[in-house]
Amino acid sequence: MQKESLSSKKGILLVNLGSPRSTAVNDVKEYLDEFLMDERVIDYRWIFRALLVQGIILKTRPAKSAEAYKTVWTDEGSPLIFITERIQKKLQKIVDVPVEIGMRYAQPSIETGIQKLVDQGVSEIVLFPLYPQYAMSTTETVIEKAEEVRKKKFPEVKINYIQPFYNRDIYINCLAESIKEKLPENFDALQFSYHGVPERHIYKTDPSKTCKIDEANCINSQVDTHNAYCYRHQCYKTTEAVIAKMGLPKEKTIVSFQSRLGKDKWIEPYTDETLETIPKKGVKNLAIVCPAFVSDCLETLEEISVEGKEQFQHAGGENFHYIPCLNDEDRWIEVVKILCEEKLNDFYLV
Ligand SMILES: C=CC1=C(C)c2cc3[nH]c(cc4nc(cc5[nH]c(cc1n2)c(C)c5CCC(=O)O)C(CCC(=O)O)=C4C)c(C)c3C=C
Ligand SMILES: [Fe+2]
Ligand SMILES: [Fe+2]
Repeated sequence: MQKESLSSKKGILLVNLGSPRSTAVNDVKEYLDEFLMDERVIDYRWIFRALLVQGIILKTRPAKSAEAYKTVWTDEGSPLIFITERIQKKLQKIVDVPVEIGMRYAQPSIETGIQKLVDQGVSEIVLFPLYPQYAMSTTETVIEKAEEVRKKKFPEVKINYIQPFYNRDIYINCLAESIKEKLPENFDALQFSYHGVPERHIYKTDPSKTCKIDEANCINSQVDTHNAYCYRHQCYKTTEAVIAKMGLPKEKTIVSFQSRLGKDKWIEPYTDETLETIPKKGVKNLAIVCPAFVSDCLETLEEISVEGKEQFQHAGGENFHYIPCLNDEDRWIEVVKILCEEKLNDFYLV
């Protein structure tokens, strides 16, 4: 144990995706510009990304997205932001180091979060990307951004990153208990709808270059070098572990991927297509949960709870039961605390 580590002050930064400042079309446009110009989200060469994002997407999408945001916005603002703030406040009550939040896109930024910690004398930060599963567009982009900010503005600060936790027992138990508590008495199927990613992202992050995005590779295999970075694998493994914990048969569950954007092939099966076909296969009463998100947001409250419900009922489905994310549930805050404390202790091991 180094003396310096013991005397330096530690802190926690919780990082989530971020939301527009308001539902005004210009604010949504500014947010989408920063988000979609991230090379780990739309991974084309800069010139092609700029042509697609600024030349096409930003011409029409901001107005449409602003309307969607209006349906989930509350007096407290964006659900994603105020829920992350609630997690921060609850965590702050049970840990003895400062806790701040930062968003990958828009405000409060990662830089703002680090600055707030530094202003409190912190020089060693545990940064928690609030994504259970690894992807270029989740954990990787958060770490890249934080390192860029650290090197430029806070070279004296050390950051320890919490890795994806989709396979941690404490998280699986917490998610399983949370879902179990919210399940309706009668349901024909429980659907796990994860945010999608383009297939290309899975190929790009596979160090072994062996994943064929099929059942043998992503679903039935165990964690290995390729799966350490395979988002699709990690989503299936999350589901497998949760349903085993819940004692739910596999036949009663569905896995799907939502929120496609653009013309590329995204990982399948697609949530919207699934919702339109399952009623004809006898699923009339559906429960649905979105475990790629730890906090409710536009993609869960609007795309699933509102649009998804309409798609399902239009196709002949009857009862659609949306199961909220972990949000600021006490059992989840306990998990966040344990994961942060493990990394806080790592500083002593250097
Ligand atoms: C949970 C993990 C997420 C992954 C993986 C992800 C990938 C990804 N997203 C887009 C495009 C959009 N996503 C949008 C909203 C959004 N995405 C996530 C999370 C993941 N995205 C969240 C939590 C949210 C909601 C934010 C909020 O304010 O509530 C949007 C904006 C809304 C819209 O216009 O539909 C876009 C666009 C891509 C292209 C991508 C992977 C390449
Ligand atoms: Fe997204
Ligand atoms: Fe895979």
